[in-house]
Amino acid sequence: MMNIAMPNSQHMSQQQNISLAPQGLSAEQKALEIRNLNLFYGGKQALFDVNMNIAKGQVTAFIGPSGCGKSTLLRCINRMNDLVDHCRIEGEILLHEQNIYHKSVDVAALRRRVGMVFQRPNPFPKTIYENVVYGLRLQGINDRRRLDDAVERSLRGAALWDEAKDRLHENAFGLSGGQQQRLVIARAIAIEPEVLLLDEPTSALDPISTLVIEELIHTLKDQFTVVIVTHNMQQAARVSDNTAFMYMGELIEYTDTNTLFTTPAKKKTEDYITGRYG
Ligand SMILES: Nc1ncnc2c1ncn2[C@@H]1O[C@H](COP(=O)(O)OP(=O)(O)OP(=O)(O)O)[C@@H](O)[C@H]1O
Repeated sequence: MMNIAMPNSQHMSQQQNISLAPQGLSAEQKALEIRNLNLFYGGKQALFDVNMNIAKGQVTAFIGPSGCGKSTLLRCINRMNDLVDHCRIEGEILLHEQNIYHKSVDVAALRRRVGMVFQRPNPFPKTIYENVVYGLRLQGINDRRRLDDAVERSLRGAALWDEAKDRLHENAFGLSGGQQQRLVIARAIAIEPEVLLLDEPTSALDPISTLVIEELIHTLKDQFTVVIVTHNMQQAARVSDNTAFMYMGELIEYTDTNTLFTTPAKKKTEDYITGRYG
């Protein structure tokens, strides 16, 4: 077997205390339920009958070979695929028991509840301060004190406060790539979403910045439900509580991270984690 770095012992014991597999969570333990989800890009089907529950206040990782549909599935959770021409979706995704694909859903409001961070840091050409308060200003919040509080809370939450507190009014492009990615996370958490989607958030970063973001992900789950797409199996093993392995648009295996990496039930999963393909 490939040597997969496992979470630390405290994290492991927390996992062993999870009495329910992700498939069997109670209503209170579930943040999201994906039901019979099929997705088509034009005539090409990219997701096949995906069913899964995503646990509240935990980190769930999507892994699998390139093109298996990880990012497509992640983008369904805040309806980013609505922006793709010829994309058609069947099935349901329930966020706290409400179908986000119901015609009455306000997509802008949904994206405030389900924030997203992309592969490449994408700060706006504004100051650090204005980046963090961007979403709050869009909501019409301009009270200085409230914004100041949100900036400190969000930058602390994104482990960037100490490095940024003396340069809040400088341009965000003066930050390093890793700092910019933490700034983007601060911008996402400033509006207090329920779910945070991270699409390969460290793939453009150096190893030290990657480690800082991985440590940050551990603390984010105290407040948010986190779903992460990663190419990196060691990263999934380090940061997540539950892991979903996908292959050619299908969800092959989904269980707690420790089990998936040590005793996978399916041969395809084992082949992938032992490096036989991918
Ligand atoms: N906008 C799009 N239009 C058409 N096909 C798409 C689009 N986006 C993705 N696809 C196709 O859907 C399939 C799944 O792609 P997706 O990007 O979700 O996979 P992935 O597992 O995230 O891959 P990677 O790890 O390489 O990012 C692929 O065959 C891809 O070519």
